[in-house]
Amino acid sequence: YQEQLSLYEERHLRYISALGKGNFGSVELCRYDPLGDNTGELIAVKKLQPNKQSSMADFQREIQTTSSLHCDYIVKYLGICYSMGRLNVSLVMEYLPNGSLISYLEKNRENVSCRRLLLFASQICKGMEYLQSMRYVHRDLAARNILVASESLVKIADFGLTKIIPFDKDYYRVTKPGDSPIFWYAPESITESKFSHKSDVWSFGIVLHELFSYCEHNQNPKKLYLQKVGKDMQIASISMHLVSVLKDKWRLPAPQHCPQRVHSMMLKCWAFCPEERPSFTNLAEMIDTCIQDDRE
Ligand SMILES: CC(C)(Nc1nc(-c2c[nH]c3ncc(Cl)cc23)ncc1F)C(=O)NCC(F)(F)F
Repeated sequence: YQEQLSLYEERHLRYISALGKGNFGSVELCRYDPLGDNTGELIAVKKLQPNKQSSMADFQREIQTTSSLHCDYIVKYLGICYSMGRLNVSLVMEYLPNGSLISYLEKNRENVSCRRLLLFASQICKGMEYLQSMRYVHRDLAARNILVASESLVKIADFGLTKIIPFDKDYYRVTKPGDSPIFWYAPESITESKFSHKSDVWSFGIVLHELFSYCEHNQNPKKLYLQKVGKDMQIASISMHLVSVLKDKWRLPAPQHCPQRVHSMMLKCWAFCPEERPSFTNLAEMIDTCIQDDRE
């Protein structure tokens, strides 16, 4: 059904600051202030940044995707804002003041317990379970694309690379792999540009590693992989070398102080063969069991 697109009038938008650059655009913090008295709500406004990779069609698809998602663990779509007549359109989303998971964990490391990390992992898992139920593959699941709503709630965001699995297949093949975050990619995504719910599960395993490393920059996946495969190569051979070490069963080491049962969950997500990886439903159960055990 066509989502009721709530319209934000550009003349009531007050620019406050730049939040960052996403896959296809830049996102700004604005206040929507129709009364003009600074009592309006803070919102995140994503504008299309036309470049070689992105196009209006991609952005329209991102708007369509984001507006179709209704889940507590996914950043809320609020509406759209036309500017320049109706030439330009912006995507309006809720603004989460605690920012991305990376900055939050770096800042609040000492008072985020293992149980809290497991709660965040469980919420991301449930958000991905919902996404799967809508036949979407995220394709860019990473801590940088998780937002912190509160000290006990995180949400998945940035659906710029999200694709719908065709009805007659269980994977999506990408034609033009842009600047791919290969260190979050499953092997089949690197070698065959194939993306599925199971490749999202691989990326979820990387997110688990980021969570239990508290997104520490010198423990980040890219750094750890580059140490293993060496840095003195052009990108093409790095990805082939990465796939070969993965084929030889090498995996990211457990982060410091990471419970064994969490590392074993990561290893399950990193099964070379997609079919052997757990589903997000299985993972949510495993994580909730870990949370229960932690209570005993
Ligand atoms: C490109 C952008 C802007 N980057 C950032 N957003 C926010 C940020 C902070 N609060 C936010 N509330 C809503 C939104 Cl869409 C973004 C933010 N904070 C820091 C960022 F680098 C973003 O979209 N990142 C993906 C996300 F973090 F959202 F998953």
